[in-house]
Amino acid sequence: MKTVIDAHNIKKIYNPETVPVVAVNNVHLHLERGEFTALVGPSGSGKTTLLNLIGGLDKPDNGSVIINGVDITRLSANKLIDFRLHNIGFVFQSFNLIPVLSARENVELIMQLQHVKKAEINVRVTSLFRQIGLEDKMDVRPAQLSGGQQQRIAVARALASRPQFILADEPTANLDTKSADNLLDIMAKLNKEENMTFIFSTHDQRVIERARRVVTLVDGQIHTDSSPVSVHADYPVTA
Ligand SMILES: Nc1ncnc2c1ncn2[C@@H]1O[C@H](COP(=O)(O)OP(=O)(O)OP(=O)(O)O)[C@@H](O)[C@H]1O
Repeated sequence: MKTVIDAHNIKKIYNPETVPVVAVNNVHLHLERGEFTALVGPSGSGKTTLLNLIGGLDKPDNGSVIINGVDITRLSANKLIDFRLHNIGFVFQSFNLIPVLSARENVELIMQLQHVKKAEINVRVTSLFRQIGLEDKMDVRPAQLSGGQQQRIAVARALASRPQFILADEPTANLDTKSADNLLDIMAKLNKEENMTFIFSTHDQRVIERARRVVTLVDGQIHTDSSPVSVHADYPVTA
């Protein structure tokens, strides 16, 4: 097995000078390639903060985050931007597509930033839209798409960069049940068929049930790290 994420003893304190909030408290988290892991816990338990630290969107006050063998906490701001571009795919609760670009252009943009050749971009875009089942929506702008369709485009965009892993913060929070199921089907298929590694935060019990590993945070610390069955038994997940 190949280690993709190795977060070691990470800590994040907001407002250290005024009213300190310890959002993530000495967390160790290790993910192998091909994992399909849900991060759960009550509101304010530190899920978004932990994902932001793992994704290099924020820096820990202590500890290291090693992605594919690189300690990203030691990279300069510019190197970190470049590292994220090539190694980490992001999916956010609010989709974050660029409204003035078509669905296709949203997916192409990241490959253009990576200087992928035009012919290769075309091949990848066609394949990605087939994978998310939206070949007929390539030239449509985000506003003309449903939330579920927008989130599938966001998954295609995350995949387009050929990342080490995809990090999704509450990807189904703004989706109806059917769209959430559909998104999970696509993520699970990518995980199974392409061994793509996913870590996603969620409050949604049905999403939790589809994870193969569930990590529960309470007060910024890992409370349980187990299969969904034992988590159901000792931790009632609430929205
Ligand atoms: N920018 C910030 N400045 C100060 N405190 C913050 C900031 N962001 C988060 N916090 C605090 O850090 C703690 C963890 O927040 P975080 O958003 O990581 O939790 P969460 O588990 O993702 O919550 P939710 O499920 O509601 O999204 C909370 O106490 C929160 O109030």
